[in-house]
Amino acid sequence: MSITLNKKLHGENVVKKRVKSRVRSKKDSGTDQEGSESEVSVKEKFELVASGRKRKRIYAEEGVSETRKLASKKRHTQVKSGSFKGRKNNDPPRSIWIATRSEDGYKETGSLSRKVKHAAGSGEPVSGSSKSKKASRLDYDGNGLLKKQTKSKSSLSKSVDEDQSKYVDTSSSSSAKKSIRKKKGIAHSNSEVPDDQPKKKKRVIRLDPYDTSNKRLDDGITESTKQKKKEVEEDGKFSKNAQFRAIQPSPSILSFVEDNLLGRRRLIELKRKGYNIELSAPLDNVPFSTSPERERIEENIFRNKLEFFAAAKLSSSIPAPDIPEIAFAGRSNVGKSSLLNSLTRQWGVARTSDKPGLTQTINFFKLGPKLYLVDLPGYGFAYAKEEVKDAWEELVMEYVSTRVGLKRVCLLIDTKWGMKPRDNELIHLMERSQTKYQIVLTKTDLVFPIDVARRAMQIEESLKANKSMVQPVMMVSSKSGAGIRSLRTVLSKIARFAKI
Ligand SMILES: Nc1nc2c(ncn2[C@@H]2O[C@H](COP(=O)(O)OP(=O)(O)OP(=O)(O)O)[C@@H](O)[C@H]2O)c(=O)[nH]1
Ligand SMILES: [Mg+2]
Repeated sequence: MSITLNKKLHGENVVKKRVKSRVRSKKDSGTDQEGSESEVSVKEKFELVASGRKRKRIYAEEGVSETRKLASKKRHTQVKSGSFKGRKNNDPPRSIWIATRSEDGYKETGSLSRKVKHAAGSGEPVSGSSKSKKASRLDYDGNGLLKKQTKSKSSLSKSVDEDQSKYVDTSSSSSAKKSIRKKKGIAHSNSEVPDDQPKKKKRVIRLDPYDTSNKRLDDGITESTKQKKKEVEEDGKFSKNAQFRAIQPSPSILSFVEDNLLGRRRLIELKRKGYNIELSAPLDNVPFSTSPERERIEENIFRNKLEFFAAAKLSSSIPAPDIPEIAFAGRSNVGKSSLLNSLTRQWGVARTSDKPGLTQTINFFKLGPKLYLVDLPGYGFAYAKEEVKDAWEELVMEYVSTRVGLKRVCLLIDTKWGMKPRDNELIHLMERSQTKYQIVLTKTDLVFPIDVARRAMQIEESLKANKSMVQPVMMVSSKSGAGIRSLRTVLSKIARFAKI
């Protein structure tokens, strides 16, 4: 076997060398070599064709050799007759690759394709070479040579591929394709259905039949809700929220809320109204002011510097009353100290914190020669011991009910939460002691404007019988500055006319 293979390889090499030498000699001499075709036997050609890459060269060679025979015959006759003058346009080209593009060459490739198919199909003749034949016939039109060449090549490759595929297993592949298509079709048809109608996952709640807690809980809930419903129906009562939402504020309160831009507002709204939102408490500034500095306060008394004067932990340590006082009372964290700063526009003089219970002493701040602003400790929830808190409350009660120079108590109420029992206790005390007090709703920027108005209306209605209470209910926000000017106006009147 090895000997025969070696012989074959040797034969191939010999053929290659001969072809190369023939091309070289043609280039060099340019003379005709008639009968050289006989040197390459038909068998060797087929072996070369079977070897793949050499196939094309052989077609060309084959085409050239046969056309060359005709051309050489012509030239012989021309030489003999003395009319030969060299190569003409119609003569076959000397180069192999150019020869494939010639019309004659195509004629031959068409015939050769059949031979190739013989070789590719392991010797079996193939009947499906009509395409290449048609292509070769079309070549005689003389148009689009290259196009047709590719056509013939593609037809060749197609036919070879077809043959190979035939020899592999045509029946099984086609059936397999069909089955795959069928499967795909089924899958596609299946996939379309859920696309249109997305599947809804059903939540299955499995109850443990032996677990009695679920049953008891469910029974309890249903019974309690039913009971509550019955109670509400019988009594005709509404929830606190529903009652609050049912409040209809008076037109004066509504207009006050709108004029002072009270309640939660969008910054864009404040901007449109001309307020500089870059400043702290922007609504306490003059609109459309180009000055980056805070505008001067209209009330003279509040232009004074706010100075810490005294802090009293016990009633004995409270300073003697010499000038009028305005005190700020309310629950812890309601915003007493913040309001002091906001009214005077002197941030940080009275210390503030988000933790309830920061102010634990009665703090006296002097605002000019004629007025004290008094920051009281808060009551209600605070981060302090119960005994300490009781001591504050007692001190506050004593101060509010007995202080001579106290001209007004601003009772601060958080707008969101409204009045609490401790607030009412202080109100009762002030009513008894005939101390003048005014309700000031704080942190209005945290609720809707309508709720600010509702809260004001609610408090006014509930306290309208109280004699010591000064109307109207004031509404402010130390953060946005809303309502601060109005409160300043009210308080400055007290300071102006108050005498001890
Ligand atoms: N959003 C908003 N927050 C405010 C306003 N006023 C005060 N606060 C905040 O509320 C918190 C408590 O403010 P304070 O002024 O310390 O309250 P306080 O009543 O003095 O509290 P105590 O001294 O503990 O009694 C702080 O974090 C303030 O920033 C307001 O008008 N709007
Ligand atoms: Mg405080």
